[in-house]
Amino acid sequence: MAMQKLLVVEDDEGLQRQLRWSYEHYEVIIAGDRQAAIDAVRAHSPAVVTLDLGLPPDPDGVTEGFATLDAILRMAPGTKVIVASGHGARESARRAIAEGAFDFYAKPVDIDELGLIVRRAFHVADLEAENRRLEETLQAGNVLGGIITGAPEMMKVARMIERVATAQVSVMLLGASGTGKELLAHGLHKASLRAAKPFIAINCAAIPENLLESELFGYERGAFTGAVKTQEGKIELAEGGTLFLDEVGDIPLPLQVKLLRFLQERVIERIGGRKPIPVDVRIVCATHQNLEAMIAAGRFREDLFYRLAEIVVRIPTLAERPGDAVLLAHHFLAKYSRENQRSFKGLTPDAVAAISDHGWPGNVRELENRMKRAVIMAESSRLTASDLDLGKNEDLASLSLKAARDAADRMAIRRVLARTQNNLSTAAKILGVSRPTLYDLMRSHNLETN
Ligand SMILES: Nc1ncnc2c1ncn2[C@@H]1O[C@H](COP(=O)(O)OP(=O)(O)OP(=O)(O)O)[C@@H](O)[C@H]1O
Repeated sequence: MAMQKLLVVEDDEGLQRQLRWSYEHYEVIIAGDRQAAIDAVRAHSPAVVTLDLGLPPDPDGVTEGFATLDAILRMAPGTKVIVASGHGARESARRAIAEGAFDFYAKPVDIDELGLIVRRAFHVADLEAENRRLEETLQAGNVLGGIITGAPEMMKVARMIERVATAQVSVMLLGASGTGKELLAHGLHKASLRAAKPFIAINCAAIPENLLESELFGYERGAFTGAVKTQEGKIELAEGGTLFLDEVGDIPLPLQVKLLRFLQERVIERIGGRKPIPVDVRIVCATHQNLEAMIAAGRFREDLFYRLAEIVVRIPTLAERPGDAVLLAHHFLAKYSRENQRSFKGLTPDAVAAISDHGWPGNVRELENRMKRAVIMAESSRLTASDLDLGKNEDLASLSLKAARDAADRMAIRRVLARTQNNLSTAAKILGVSRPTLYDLMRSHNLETN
C-alpha cells in the first residue's frame, strides 16, 4: 500500500531535517514558503499538513502563515492543517482553528507530541474518506429500487431478478429469514410489466392452516359460520399483478393440491362458490426450507415444486455479503434518524468493527431492528457498539484474528514496559518499533504510564 503523504511547511532547515526523519510511516514532503506549499498541495494532495505560521518574507509574523492556511483550505478543504503556534501565541492558534485549521502545537516542537497529533489527523482524514466512499456506494448500491448492497454476490442476485422480471416464468427465492426475500419479490414486481397492478404478499407460515385456504381463495357469503359477506382471496386481489407466497413450504398438502390446480387452469373457486373465476396473476414464492428434502419425505408435492420453481434464485445471508452489514447500518441510521427526528454524526469505529464482526443470524432484519432501537435509545452523538448491544462479551467478535492480535500486542507491551521500568526508548528497541509508534500503541491499548 502507498504511504500516506504528510506536507511539512517549515522554513527552518534544521527543523525540516529533524521532521523529515521523525515520520517513518508517512511520505514526508517539505515546503519552505507559501508558494512551495501551494505547489506541493496541488501536486501531492496530502491529507495532513503541518504549518509553521512564521514563513518568509514575514518569518517573525503570522501573515504568510495565515495566507498559506487560507490558500490550502481553499484548494483542498478536506486537508487537515496543523499549525505551529510559536512562543506562547495562543491568540494565533485560536484564530487558526477558527479559520479551519485542524489543530495546533506549541513551539519548540516536541516530536512525540506532534507525532500523536499528526496520527490523529490522518485517522480523522481516513474516517472522512471512508464515509465519503460509503455515501458514494450507497448511491451506487441502490439497486432494484430499494435494495441496498455493495456486495457482488447480491448484485448478481439483483441483476438476475431484473432479467427474469419481464419473462413469463415462475420464480422461487431461496434464503434464510430476514435476507430480503420480500423486498426482492417486490423489486421483481416493480421491474415487470405488471408494475402498475397490485403486489400482494402473504406469509403462509404466519396464518393458521385452517384459515390459509380462505385467505388465498376467498369465500362466498354463508360458506361457513361467520362468513357474513363474500370475501375475495389474495389470489383474486392480485389480479393482473404479482402474488408473493412467502414460506411456501408451510402450505399443507391438501392446499398444495388446490394451488397446483389453480396454476394449471388459471381459475379459482371461492370456498362455498360454484363458479370458476379466471385470474391472471404471476406467482413469486420464497422459502427458507429445503424443499427437495420435503419432497423426498412426502411433505411437498414435486409437481407443484416444478410449477413454482422454473427459476430458482438463492439469496446469500448477510454474513455472505462482505461490507453490506456496515453499508446497511449507515442506511438504517439515516432512515431511522430521519423518522425519529434525531441526528447522529455516524457510527464510532468500535461500532463499525462490531457490526462487521457480528455473525447476523437474523440477517438484515436483525440489523434493522438493532439500528432502530439504538437510534431511539442512544445518548451520544455517534452510535457505539454497546448502543447496538454488540458489546465486548460478543463471542464471535472476540474470536476474530484482530482481537487475538490486539490481546497479544497488549500483553507484549505490558511485559516489556514492566521489564524496562517504563523506559520508553529501551522498551521500543526491545519491541522492535520506533518510540512514536510505541507511544501510539500504548495510547490505543490504554497503557499510558502517567
Ligand atoms: N438489501 C436490503 N436493503 C435495504 N433493506 C433491506 C435489504 N434487505 C432487507 N431489507 C429490509 O430488511 C427487512 C427484512 O427483509 P424482508 O422482509 O424482505 O426479508 P425476508 O427474507 O422476506 O424475511 P422472512 O423470510 O423472515 O419474511 C425489511 O424491512 C427489508 O426492507
